[in-house]
Amino acid sequence: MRKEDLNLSLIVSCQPVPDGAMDGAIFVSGFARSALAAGARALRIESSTYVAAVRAAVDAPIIGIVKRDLDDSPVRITPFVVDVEALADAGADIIAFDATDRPRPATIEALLAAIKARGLLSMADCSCLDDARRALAAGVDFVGTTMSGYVSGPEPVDPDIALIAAMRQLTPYVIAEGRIRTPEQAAEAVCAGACAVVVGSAITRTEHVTSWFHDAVSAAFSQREAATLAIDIGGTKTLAALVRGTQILAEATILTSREAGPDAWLAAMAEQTSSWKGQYEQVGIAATGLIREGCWSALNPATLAIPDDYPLVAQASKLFGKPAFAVNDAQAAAWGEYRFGAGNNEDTVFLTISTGIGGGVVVNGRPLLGLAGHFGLLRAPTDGQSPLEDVVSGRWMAAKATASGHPIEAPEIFEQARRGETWAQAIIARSAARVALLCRDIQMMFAPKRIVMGGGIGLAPGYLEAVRAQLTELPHHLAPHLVAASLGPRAGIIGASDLAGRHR
Ligand SMILES: CC(=O)N[C@H](C=O)[C@@H](O)[C@H](O)[C@H](O)COP(=O)(O)O
Repeated sequence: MRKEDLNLSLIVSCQPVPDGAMDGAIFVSGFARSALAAGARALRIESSTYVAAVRAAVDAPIIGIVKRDLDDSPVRITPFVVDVEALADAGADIIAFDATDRPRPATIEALLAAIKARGLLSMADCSCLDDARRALAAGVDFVGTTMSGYVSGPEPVDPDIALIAAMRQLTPYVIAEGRIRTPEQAAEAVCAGACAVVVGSAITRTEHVTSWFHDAVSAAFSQREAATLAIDIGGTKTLAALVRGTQILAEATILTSREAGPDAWLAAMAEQTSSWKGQYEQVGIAATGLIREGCWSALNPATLAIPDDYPLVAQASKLFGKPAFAVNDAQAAAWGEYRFGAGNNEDTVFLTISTGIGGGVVVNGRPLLGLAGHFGLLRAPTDGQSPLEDVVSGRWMAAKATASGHPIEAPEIFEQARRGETWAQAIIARSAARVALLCRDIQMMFAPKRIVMGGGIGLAPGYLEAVRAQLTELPHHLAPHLVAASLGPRAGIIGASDLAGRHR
């Protein structure tokens, strides 16, 4: 074989991670055959055993090496003349050896003499231009950049393209090798003058390649899951939390000073959370009322008197110095339950039944925003005039109880019903019947996989069952699947935080 006749072009180094899962003749031969089938012209194989195994399977040129860890020399690649002999016996065409200027058991001249005596070609694995000069002077056929970056200091990340170009000034027989991980780098090596390019880890060290992807994916996840300042502005109190994923890292609650207005509410939050500054990358706001294109308006001024079209997102971004996203509180909770709670990442309609009624819809992996899901404002089936929440909610229950001579709040009504009070049971049953009708209509409109029920009334013992009981008559394919919310009062915070991360 004459070096002038060889067109090595792409050489694949098949050296599995020692003692790794792919360390075996069957894998090495498999990698070698796949590489040749896909266009590689030659192989670089470690150990006489693997050279023999691959020789039996392919005709392509093989560069053989033996790797050893010696106590008295840092030279690892083919340090002994007996290694040359074993590789030649196994069927190598080219024998590569460490050509660095370090203490070594056999001289470069001795190794070269043994290689030539067997009629084979030689490759000097160099760390620098001087190594190449000496090896060429001794009569080596090819010089490689193999050892660049591996004789001192930390291992570089990129291939040594400059060394390829410098070696090319000495000889046309330069083989680029070491840390060539992408097709672009391989092409760059050719442009720098290499007659052939060796690619190893990027093709045949599955463990290494997987760890590169793993590191990149992990870093992207940490970036994506950077903490969020989440704020849930309600009619009576505002909850703020530092959230990562579903994890609440810190939390603070302040009463919403109803008369103060949105500037003051935000300022109070900024003051309350000032010690968290620097710990979050974005702000997610869940708020009662209507939010459209970052602007906030009241739908029911009795809950919170928000001026029309208050620029909530713009103000929050300015105040907290981070990108902000805002969404209605029930829509935020719907998203939280969909992603991390009872919605199970399938089409979900969330209903919160408490002092009022709120809701949110998630279809095809997207939350419906703006006005969508404000089910409490649908017309009541009773008179077609009042909002539905006025004939269903905790407020309505308490008013009914008072009218029947029992001036108590909703939780107490549930307690009385449990004790067998028929008047209390009747109030709950009427509310539940109206919510059942709503669920039936929701099923017709969105056909969600689940309707997730939350809120103080929705989750009160027996209420969900009472709603379900009203739906048993429906044919199977029309019946909604009702489930209890699972994230509790923090669903809004968690949902707003996740949505803020997605809208950055
Ligand atoms: C320095 C040393 O011992 N290099 C060895 C030489 O055979 C191998 O470990 C490398 O995998 C080979 O050079 C190919 O390089 P890369 O796997 O970076 O494509």
